[in-house]
Amino acid sequence: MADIDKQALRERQKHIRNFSIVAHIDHGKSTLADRILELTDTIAKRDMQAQVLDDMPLERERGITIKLNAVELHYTAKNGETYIFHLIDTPGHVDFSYEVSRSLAACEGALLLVDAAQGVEAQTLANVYLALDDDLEIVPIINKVDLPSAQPEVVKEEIEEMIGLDASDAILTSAKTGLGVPEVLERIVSDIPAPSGDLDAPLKALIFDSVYDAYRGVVLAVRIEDGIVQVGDTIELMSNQKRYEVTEVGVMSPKAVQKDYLMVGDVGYITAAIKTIQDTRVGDTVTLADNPADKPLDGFRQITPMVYSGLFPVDNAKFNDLREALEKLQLNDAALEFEPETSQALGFGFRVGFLGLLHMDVVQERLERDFDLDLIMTAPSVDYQVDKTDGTTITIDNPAELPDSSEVKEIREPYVKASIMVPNDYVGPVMEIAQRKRGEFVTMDYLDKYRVNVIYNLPLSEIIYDFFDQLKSSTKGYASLDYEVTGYRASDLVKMDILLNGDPVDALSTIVHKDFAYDRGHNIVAKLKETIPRQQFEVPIQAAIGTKIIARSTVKAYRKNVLAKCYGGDITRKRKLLEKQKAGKKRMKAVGSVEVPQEAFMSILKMNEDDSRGK
Ligand SMILES: Nc1nc2c(ncn2[C@@H]2O[C@H](COP(=O)(O)OP(=O)(O)OP(=O)(O)O)[C@@H](O)[C@H]2O)c(=O)[nH]1
Repeated sequence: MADIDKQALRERQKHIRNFSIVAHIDHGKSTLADRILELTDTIAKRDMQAQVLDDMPLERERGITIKLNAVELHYTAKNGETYIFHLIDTPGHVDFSYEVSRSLAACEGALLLVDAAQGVEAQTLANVYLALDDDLEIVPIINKVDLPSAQPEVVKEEIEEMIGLDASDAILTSAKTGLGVPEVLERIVSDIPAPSGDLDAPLKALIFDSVYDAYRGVVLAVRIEDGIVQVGDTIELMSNQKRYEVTEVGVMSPKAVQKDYLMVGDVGYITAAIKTIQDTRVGDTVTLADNPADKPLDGFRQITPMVYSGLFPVDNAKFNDLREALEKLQLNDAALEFEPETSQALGFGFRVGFLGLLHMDVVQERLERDFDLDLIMTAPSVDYQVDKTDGTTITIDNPAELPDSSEVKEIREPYVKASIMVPNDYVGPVMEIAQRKRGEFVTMDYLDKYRVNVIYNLPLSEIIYDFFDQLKSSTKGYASLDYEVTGYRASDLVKMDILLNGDPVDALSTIVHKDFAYDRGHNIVAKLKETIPRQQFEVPIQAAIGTKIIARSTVKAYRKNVLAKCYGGDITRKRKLLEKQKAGKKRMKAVGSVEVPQEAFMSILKMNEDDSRGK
């Protein structure tokens, strides 16, 4: 380190600003980021393809950012000095709230961007609360002031009332025309503090993201909290003590630019021939093997799957393709877990663990779109601990595996501590939903005049169904939800089987609370009746607990043969009809003698409020 001028580095540290943009979808985050990149000459106008920060096509479509990204920009301020900005992007959904919290932990400030016509919306609040928790300096910006429907003054009041933030000096911008953006840059310099870490302390770097690269291995996105790291150093990941030699360090600007070192306050990347992303957990601390930090950074949480679902190829011959596709996705997704599963009804497939329902949707969509697989996915489940009468305890994440009730002594399900933050007008509806979902009220804190944090203990299985949707719809979208598994509790749970044509279909089994079994049984049977098309014969649908049938319905047989109409007639029409039928069957799976469409396996998720209410 002798050749490094420490005084110059300390001077440099004072000129670093690390921030992210907190905004609701569509309020203009990517457009503003683009303007900032343009104004700082990070990217020439003519090179601007689409927006740079979201580089996955799926993200554009879903309107969320799944993988994190950080760019370094250089800005010469009006005071004549040049500053180093690191703009860190954050994903925007409850499944990824831990990743968001780690990205925000890498920043000293956040730009709060609110659409001048739409005002403050739910997801904005969730992330603003995370930012406030991390003590970030927040710079309010009201965007899209060029719109005729813009009401910046009203939005200012909203920011003050709903977030409790002084918005009198909010910057008015149009990311579209560029109006106000120069002021944003100046305010980043003046309002957001420089990073405060210690250059001379042992290395402490926060991993806030990681991606797999076929040539370089895992690329760690890091924020250096203390010290310095250079090529050739041996780093240690503090959660698992794994050691690696650093092969490259650098920053994204927006393409990767190699550097000699990363120092305190820097946000950049490290590569060290790390083979699996599973070793590099977000929130972990990187230190130096020969001069380690005495303790890791706060806030590390080992993230594990919470929701499990069976994934089966419609065409059984595609099993190996599905395995390869999952392996590829896993390279870049530390939270994805899977193992082979066999279902009597659906054949060979995989039991896959996800962070939550959105994560599940994203994985399913990638498999279908990027890997061209047709899949049947079973209803999501949590994992259960089962004490058997023979004294053993097993963990199951698949309802079909629950032993016969005569062998079961106790079933425990995961419980979460859920924090629901809402403007105080909505506390009533929130409590009503939580209560209905077997919630146990813990406490309620007024965060300030306008915001309440309501805390409930809730069974995770109730959350993964439609809790979030219900919460959103009954609070006009303003509620934010964060949850953490706190442990397992014994509950009065039973397995509900579904029989089609008299045969139980393992992939449709669910575990339900006894009080809800009857209603859910009726509901699922009704939903199945709607989704299963008529066949050549009558199909009875039954819901059963053990040998007891609790609900039943019947899909009637076809009245007419589709082809009957074209009897002796036009052969092209006949072929067209057959082709149409074939396409419709694409996502059907023959279960015994019954053709079952994909939606049927998700019927349990389609409960409406009243159906899931215990009577
Ligand atoms: N009129 C007007 N439109 C804007 C402005 N800023 C962004 N937009 C438009 O608003 C839409 C959403 O902008 P984005 O920048 O993609 O929003 P985002 O917040 O990044 O959205 P996601 O990437 O989907 O999260 C786009 O059609 C933009 O062109 C603005 O200042 N004025």
